Amino acid sequence: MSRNILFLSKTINSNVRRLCTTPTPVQKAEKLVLIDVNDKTGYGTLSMNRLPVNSLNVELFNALSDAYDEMEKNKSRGVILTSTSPKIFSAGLDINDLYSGDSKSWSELWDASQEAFLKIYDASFPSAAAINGHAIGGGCFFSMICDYRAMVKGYQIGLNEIQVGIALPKVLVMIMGKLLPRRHAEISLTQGTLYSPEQASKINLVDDVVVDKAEAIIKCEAFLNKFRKIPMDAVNTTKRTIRREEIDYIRNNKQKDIDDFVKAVESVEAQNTIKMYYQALKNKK
Ligand SMILES: CC/C=C\C/C=C\C/C=C\CC/C=C/CC(=O)SCCNC(=O)CCNC(=O)[C@H](O)C(C)(C)COP(=O)(O)OP(=O)(O)OC[C@H]1O[C@@H](n2cnc3c(N)ncnc32)[C@H](O)[C@@H]1OP(=O)(O)O
Repeated sequence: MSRNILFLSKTINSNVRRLCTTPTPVQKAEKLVLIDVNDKTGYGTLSMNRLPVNSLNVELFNALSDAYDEMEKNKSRGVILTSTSPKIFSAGLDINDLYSGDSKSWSELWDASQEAFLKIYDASFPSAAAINGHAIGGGCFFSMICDYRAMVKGYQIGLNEIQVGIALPKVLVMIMGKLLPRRHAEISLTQGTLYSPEQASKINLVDDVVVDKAEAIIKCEAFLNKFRKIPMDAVNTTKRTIRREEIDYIRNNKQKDIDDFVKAVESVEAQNTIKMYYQALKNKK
């Protein structure tokens, strides 16, 4: 049994239930991303709010895109990306969607993820991730595309897609390859390693390890403050030069990237692994 599945070592029985039920009106009314703008600093705190684990689906991706649009419109000076959950930043792509979808729904999922990716990665203001809990798969990736990461001790972070049977999408490989030293990127991507914050800080996956969410927010604010005396046009031009390869890849190959993702998810091997992974998650408790 893989390390990640061992990591999922309690039992859960309600994923099947989840597939068969519709959300209650209360869940429907909840905003998927809460926005709180600090009038003094001008920073917006965006809290993912798709409980229990902030698994990423079309609606959450769209809510993130909308929140970034709002920040752009209001000429935000910076964003702190975090979560309302007490112990999970984001558990990555919604496994229910990977398990029960079809090529149309997977295309829509990836399309929405590309939009959210571009909004964050190409924003005209810096983003700092206050990683207040586990950040796995897509959750880790969304913290990686911020400009800074502070992570609370006691949780795990990593791109474990390979464990779920999905070949790593190109942009994830490109960005991990740039963030981590080459050897660590290779091992991490091909083995789907999950790291403690202390391990992650040694390989550049997180910048600071903190004791709680409050300290993570303080660190994020301190990072954003560093840009206050630098003209943002100069920062953005420089940042876009650094990030151009990934941004251009998605902008110029949007449909191919969607097709690659759908192909990777719909393969018999991936579907079998997703099914096994899903069952392991379900049988945890
Ligand atoms: C251009 C590209 C741009 C952008 C791309 C962006 C994003 C995409 C990134 C990558 C794409 C490539 C493919 C990615 C695949 C994935 O991301 S697969 C998901 C990977 N994630 C995981 O493996 C995490 C699995 N979950 C866990 O390990 C644990 O649940 C966790 C440690 C998070 C929390 O543990 P614990 O606190 O004990 O809670 P439970 O395990 O009991 O979970 C609570 C309920 O939540 C359900 N759940 C957990 N994870 C997911 C999930 N990912 N999707 C859906 N549901 C999930 C779990 O079943 C429990 O449900 P229940 O209460 O029983 O109903």
